[in-house]
Amino acid sequence: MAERYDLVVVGAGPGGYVAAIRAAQLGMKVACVEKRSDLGGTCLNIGCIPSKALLDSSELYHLAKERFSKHGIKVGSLALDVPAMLKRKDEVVKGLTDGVRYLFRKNKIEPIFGAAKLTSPTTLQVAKNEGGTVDLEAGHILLATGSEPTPLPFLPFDGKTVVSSTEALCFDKVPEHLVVIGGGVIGLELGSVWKRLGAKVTVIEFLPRIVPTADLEMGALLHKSLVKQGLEFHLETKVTGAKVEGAKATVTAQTKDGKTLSVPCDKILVAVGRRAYSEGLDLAKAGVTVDARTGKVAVDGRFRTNVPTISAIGDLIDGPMLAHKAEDEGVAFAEILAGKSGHVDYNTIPNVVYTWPELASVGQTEEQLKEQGVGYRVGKFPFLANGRAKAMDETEGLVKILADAKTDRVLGVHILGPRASDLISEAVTVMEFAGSSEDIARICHAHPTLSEAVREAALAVDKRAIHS
Ligand SMILES: Cc1cc2nc3c(=O)[nH]c(=O)nc-3n(C[C@H](O)[C@H](O)[C@H](O)COP(=O)(O)OP(=O)(O)OC[C@H]3O[C@@H](n4cnc5c(N)ncnc54)[C@H](O)[C@@H]3O)c2cc1C
Ligand SMILES: NC(=O)c1ccc[n+]([C@@H]2O[C@H](COP(=O)([O-])OP(=O)(O)OC[C@H]3O[C@@H](n4cnc5c(N)ncnc54)[C@H](O)[C@@H]3O)[C@@H](O)[C@H]2O)c1
Repeated sequence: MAERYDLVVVGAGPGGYVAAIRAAQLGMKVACVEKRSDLGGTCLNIGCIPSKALLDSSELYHLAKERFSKHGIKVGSLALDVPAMLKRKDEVVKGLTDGVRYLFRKNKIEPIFGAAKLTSPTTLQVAKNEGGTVDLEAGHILLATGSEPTPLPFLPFDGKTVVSSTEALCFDKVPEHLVVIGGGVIGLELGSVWKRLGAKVTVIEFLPRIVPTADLEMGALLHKSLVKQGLEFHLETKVTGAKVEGAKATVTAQTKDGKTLSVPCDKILVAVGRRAYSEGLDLAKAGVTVDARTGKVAVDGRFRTNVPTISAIGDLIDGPMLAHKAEDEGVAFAEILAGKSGHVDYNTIPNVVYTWPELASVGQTEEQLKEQGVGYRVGKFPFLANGRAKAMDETEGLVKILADAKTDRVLGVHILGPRASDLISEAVTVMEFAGSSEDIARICHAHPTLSEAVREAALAVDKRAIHS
């Protein structure tokens, strides 16, 4: 007989595991099926966490090599131990994935390790990793199976020379020349890691700009900074093919003026986006409709698919493919299922590119406001004029605030600078409370902190910044 649960979650990424925990907190009997051997999904195992561990390690190496001397610190001869760096990254990942196991135990959630497929709108079969199958029956099923890297049709991943982010998090030595196809967030973050560790890095981007969805001015500033750091860019350039011979490869591409570019390298990171993942779920068996082009599962405002007993969240559905978006959807879904009023405010989901300087943003870009014909005022403040940034020797970048011309309501905030990822939270909070730039300007900010640059940018909206 099939074991019966109030909720069966498929996928233990930040969407699935958070939904499972919230549902258990609300009194439901919950199982979570995961086909990896660890919990935490893409984010904890091969995404957010290992990439940030390597970004932090490589930044420390870069600081020791290039910047410590300015602070009066001499380090003698500096050496890089890539295996030790990878081991630390793996330990960080293990600590966090084990942490999710602990949270499951604490909340009495049953983890089931294996691949799930739907057998009806309320039943599933799991092919267990340890062998054999188990049948499950659920009052409700939540699909949180995430996404996978998109390959280029003419350049399939081989896992060695032509790789996705998963393998680029594990190179056992620094590549001589890493070609990155795609100047989006993965390309820039992992390109930065290997550049800082000594690789030559060439980014080939199809569009005329990197990070295409970012505020144009801020994206251009990040581009300039990365060029200064030694990354090479070919924009408006279309990769047409690659020849792989053993551990060497040559990427060919066509520039916008029709010239052929030929780039010899030893690794090719294809980072041209991710696509929703529902392979093997047998969605058709339960009657769940999928968008044939995007692979995404369509849901209503309450995360329900076209089948009332089946819901979906995270990378598998529409919206930004971000861990915190998936988590918030997980909580909202569980609360709605429990009869509460769960809600996600899609206008205030922050977005961060963890390069150095970091690029963080929330809300509208200047280009979006222009396109919508919304009147706005801009306030900017450079980190060069911020005391703490000077003390840190981290003066690159600026804070840019866009406020409604009539009401002063904050419509968008974009920060390029040190720890922009942490600074953006203040902007998210103010926007969540429908606050104005004057609200930010009136809040007392500790001195000396980087956050004072946010206040000064808010003052600058009204042309009354104090320190610039
Ligand atoms: C290199 C990289 C860096 C990233 N960095 C960030 C970052 O810094 N910040 C950020 O917000 N986002 C980041 N992301 C994106 C983030 O990882 C995703 O948005 C997030 O993981 C989506 O969560 P999810 O729960 O929807 O799916 P996932 O995390 O993808 O989890 C889905 C899980 O479902 C499992 N699964 C799939 N099918 C089945 C099945 N049939 N049966 C059982 N289990 C199944 C999979 O094994 C997987 O573990 C990064 C992504 C990558 C690749
Ligand atoms: N810090 C973070 O939050 C973080 C980090 C990593 C990944 N992610 C998530 O993972 C997703 C996937 O990341 P990604 O970097 O692969 O995608 P992306 O959408 O961020 O960037 C892809 C880039 O590739 C370019 N491109 C597309 N086709 C191309 C081609 N044929 N040739 C050259 N360039 C091409 C696009 O114009 C774009 O600039 C992101 O959308 C994001 O949601 C988030």
